[in-house]
Amino acid sequence: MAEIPVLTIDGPSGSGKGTIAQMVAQQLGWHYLDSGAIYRVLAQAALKHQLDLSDEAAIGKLAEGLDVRFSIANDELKVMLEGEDVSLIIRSEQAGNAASKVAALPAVRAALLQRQRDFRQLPGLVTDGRDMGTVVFPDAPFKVFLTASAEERAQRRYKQLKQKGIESNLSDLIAEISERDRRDSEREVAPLRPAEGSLILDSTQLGIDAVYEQVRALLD
Ligand SMILES: Nc1ncnc2c1ncn2[C@@H]1O[C@H](COP(=O)(O)OP(=O)(O)O)[C@@H](O)[C@H]1O
Ligand SMILES: Nc1ccn([C@H]2C[C@H](O)[C@@H](COP(=O)(O)OP(=O)(O)O)O2)c(=O)n1
Repeated sequence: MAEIPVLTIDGPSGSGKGTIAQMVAQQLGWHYLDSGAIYRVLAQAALKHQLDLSDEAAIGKLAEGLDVRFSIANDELKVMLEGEDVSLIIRSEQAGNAASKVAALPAVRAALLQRQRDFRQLPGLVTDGRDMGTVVFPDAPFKVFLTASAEERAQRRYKQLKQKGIESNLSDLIAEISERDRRDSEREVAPLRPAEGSLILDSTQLGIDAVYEQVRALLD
C-alpha cells in the first residue's frame, strides 16, 4: 500500500478542500475520496432511521454496515445511500452539522477507518477531510492543510449553496461554521489539526487557481 501515492487535504469547512482535491484528482487521473461525504451520509442514515445523533453504540453499528456508494456523473460526485440519491440533501448546513456530531463519536471513526483506507488504489488517491493526513493516511507523501478566515469561508459557502438552489443566511452560516470548527477541533478523537509535514495554505486572499498551483507544485 505504502507505494501508492496519496495527497491529503485537510482543513475547516469552506476552505476549498473539495474543489482543489477534485481538480488535482482529475488532472492526474487519481482516485478521489471525499471523506466528509461519508460522515454526512452516516448522519443522514441516522436521521432516516430515527437514531439519536449521540447514541454511540447505535451509530457505530450503523457506520459498520453503511450502504454508501460514490460515482462521478457530469463532473459531480454522486452519492447513494441505501440505493437512494442523497447527493444534494447531504450538502445542506444542517447535514454538515449533523455530520460533525456523529464524527465526534470514537466508535464511528473506528468503524470507518478501513473503509477509507480501501480507497488507496493505483495510480494514486487525493482525499480531503479533517484527519486524512493525521490518522487515516499518516504515511501519505503529500499533505496539505488548507484554511481561510471564518468570514471568507461563510461567504464562499453562501454563494455555493445559492448555486445549488439551497437558501441560507450569511450570519447563520458564520455562526454554524464557527461552531463546527470548534467541535471538529476540540473533539478527543482525530481532531482537526495540521498533520506534521503538511504544507499550510491560508486561502483567505488566494483564488482557486493560485491555491491549485501551490498544491500541484508540491507533487512535482
Ligand atoms: N481560494 C478560493 N477562493 C474563492 N472561492 C473558493 C476558493 N476555494 C474554494 N472556493 C469556493 O468555495 C466554496 C467551498 O469550497 P469547497 O471546495 O466545497 O470547500 P470545502 O471542501 O473545504 O468545504 C466553493 O463554491 C468553491 O468554489
Ligand atoms: N475526515 C473527516 C471529514 C469530515 N469530518 C466531519 C467533520 C465535518 O464538520 C463534517 C462534514 O465534513 P465535510 O468535509 O463534508 O464538510 P465541509 O465540506 O468542510 O463543510 O464531517 C470528520 O470528522 N472527518
